[in-house]
Amino acid sequence: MAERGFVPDPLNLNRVMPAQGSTFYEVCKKCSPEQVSIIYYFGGGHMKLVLTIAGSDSGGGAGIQADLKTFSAHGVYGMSVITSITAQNTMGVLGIEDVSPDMVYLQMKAIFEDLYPDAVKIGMVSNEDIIKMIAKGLKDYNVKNVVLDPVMISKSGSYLLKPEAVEALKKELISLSLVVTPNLMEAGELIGKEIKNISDMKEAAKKILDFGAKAVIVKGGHLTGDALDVFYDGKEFYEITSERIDTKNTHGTGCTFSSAIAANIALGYDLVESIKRAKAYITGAIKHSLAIGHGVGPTNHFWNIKIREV
Ligand SMILES: Nc1ncnc2c1ncn2[C@@H]1O[C@H](COP(=O)(O)OP(=O)(O)O)[C@@H](O)[C@H]1O
Ligand SMILES: Cc1ncc(COP(=O)(O)OP(=O)(O)O)c(N)n1
Repeated sequence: MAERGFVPDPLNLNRVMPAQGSTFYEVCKKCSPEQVSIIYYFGGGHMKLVLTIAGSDSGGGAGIQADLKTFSAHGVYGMSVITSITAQNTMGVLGIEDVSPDMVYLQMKAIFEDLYPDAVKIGMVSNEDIIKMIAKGLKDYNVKNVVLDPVMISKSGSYLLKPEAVEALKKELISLSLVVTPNLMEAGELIGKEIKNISDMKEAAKKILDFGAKAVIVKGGHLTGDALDVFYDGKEFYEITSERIDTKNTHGTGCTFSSAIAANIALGYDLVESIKRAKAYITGAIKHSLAIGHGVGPTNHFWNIKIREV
């Protein structure tokens, strides 16, 4: 039975599509993460808009490419401001070329003066001048709902943020963010202390909140045991946990997680619910990750959408 305003998928896939001309748009709230869970709205004007400000990963597993795939997998309209171009694959980063700060601002202007986003994710920001320009753009256009992933070093060990720009990231961007999503190493860099366990993660979340963010989630992807992340909003700590999946193919996990948070915020979920939904999404994307390339393969952004099987 089709839900009101929806018709069965004409390709006979295990998903539901909106009836032509329907004004209803929703991502399925009843579906478990293991189910095919996206309902697409193809009518005009009601799609939520989400922007990523980040670097390009030529290999498609992280950065802008991962973010846009994640947005599509959530049924939101994705847009991008590219800060830096990386020549990158599953084995590593071959080179990095930064976009000029003026061009970063111009991309922001183009978007904010026409396609104002419902949420913004920030990833690789590379250097101090770009960081300052992004902060200016966020202030000039009064941007809210910012999810800041303070990307510093790739899994393959390349600096994606110049070490001398960490202070600028702290000073300029954290206070403009709704939530900051550091991994263990990034949280450690931000507070100047190595993070080794849950108690350190809680301490780091508190200190990063003091830099001006409204909330912080310290990701425990690089610990052992369950994949446990610590969320703090100044009032309460939440431990958000999933099973740890035994795979080497985890390229782009942080990018994908933060983009999924932004997509869920745009869809209207509150922050805690957005994080829980993003956690379910990244867990599935890792569980179904792709053994492609010769190194650390990417997560599977479309694991929850049934595509025609041939
Ligand atoms: N092997 C894994 N199994 C399950 N979840 C994981 C695994 N690795 C990372 N995660 C989860 O993926 C998200 C991204 O975390 P992490 O990999 O630490 O980020 P980053 O890519 O920034 O280093 C977090 O929710 C983390 O708990
Ligand atoms: C262009 C670009 N941006 C960010 C990253 C880091 O992404 P992350 O999700 O932390 O994944 P890993 O690099 O740790 O696999 C990147 N690599 N490239």
